[in-house]
Amino acid sequence: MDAPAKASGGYAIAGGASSTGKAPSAFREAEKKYQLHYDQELKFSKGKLRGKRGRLRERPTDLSEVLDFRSPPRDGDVGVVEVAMDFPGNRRRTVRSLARHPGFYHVESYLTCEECEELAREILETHIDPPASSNHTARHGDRVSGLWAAAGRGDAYDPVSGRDGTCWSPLSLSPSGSGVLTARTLLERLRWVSLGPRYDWTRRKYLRDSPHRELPRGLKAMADGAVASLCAEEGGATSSMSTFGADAALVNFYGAGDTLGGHVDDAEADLAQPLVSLSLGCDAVFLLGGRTREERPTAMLLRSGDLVVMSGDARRCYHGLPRILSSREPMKSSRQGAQGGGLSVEGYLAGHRINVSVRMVAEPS
Ligand SMILES: O=C(O)CCC(=O)C(=O)O
Ligand SMILES: [Fe+2]
Repeated sequence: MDAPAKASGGYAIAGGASSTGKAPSAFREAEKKYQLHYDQELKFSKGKLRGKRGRLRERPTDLSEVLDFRSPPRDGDVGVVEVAMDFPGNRRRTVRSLARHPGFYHVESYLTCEECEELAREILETHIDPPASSNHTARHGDRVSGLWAAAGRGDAYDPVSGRDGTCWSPLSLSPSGSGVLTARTLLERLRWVSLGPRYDWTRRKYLRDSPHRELPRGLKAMADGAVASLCAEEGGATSSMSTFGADAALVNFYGAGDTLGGHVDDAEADLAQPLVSLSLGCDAVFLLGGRTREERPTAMLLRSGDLVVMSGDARRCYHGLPRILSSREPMKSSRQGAQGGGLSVEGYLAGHRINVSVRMVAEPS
């Protein structure tokens, strides 16, 4: 998998229109269709184009072909099958599978709004910190601890004399000027956190012997429980999911304009084991394709609390996230991020999406 791409950062979205002159793949075409684009307004005066550049305007996106499981299924070749199922904790939920994508399941509102906020709070207040690894610990080391609290206090990044062994100092103690890196900015730039064995993005493998934060028990219970229920529905012991035991998760953080390029998760030891993916915060357009980028993907809407399971054939298929549907403009939100002001989990979720994708990294015993 490629690291998620930050709208304002230096990552490139994977699978881009090739420099080899080949036509872009069907997956790439779909990514381009749903990505956030800006058009520069041109300024004319007396019929002449003036040099001064106008405002950037968000280009409208046609979402009419995005599958929304809450509306009656659109016609097409996707083949939505709907069943009501019981999950642990007295959860009776609607599960959709798609004839076009065997092994894919969508569980609508698996978590309630309150549960989403509670989980997001745990993630932001605790799970993102060392010994978990993140894009920040990879770059700045394990002193990047207590990021959420530091962002709430309005602290500045101070790797030399930060308080209590961390890299945070009150902003008032930092040299003034525009070059100060704040905890708010780092929170805005948080992209991924690895729970359970660390995922090495460069070598594309899990580092079993490095220090890490164990997969939190609540996340393990949620993923194991959801998979056990789907497995029973599929026929119990004969299902490919019957030996699943979650032991790791990648948590991705998206602001408006951020994307995750098309990829197949293939670093896990046993690809017969499913991926369990939970969405928190902003709605998003998710693309599920086939075994190659040439197959046209299905675009679907994922909302906060929705759970997706990719098992069987779908486990080996391309997928990605070209669009977060946030009402906040990315440029505005990163500027707000650098300025201070109120910080709440509810507010964070209103402008961001968190995805927790729980998996089994070990070989089944
Ligand atoms: O954000 C998502 O919904 C997808 C995440 C994903 O594909 C991954 O973490 O491997
Ligand atoms: Fe993935």
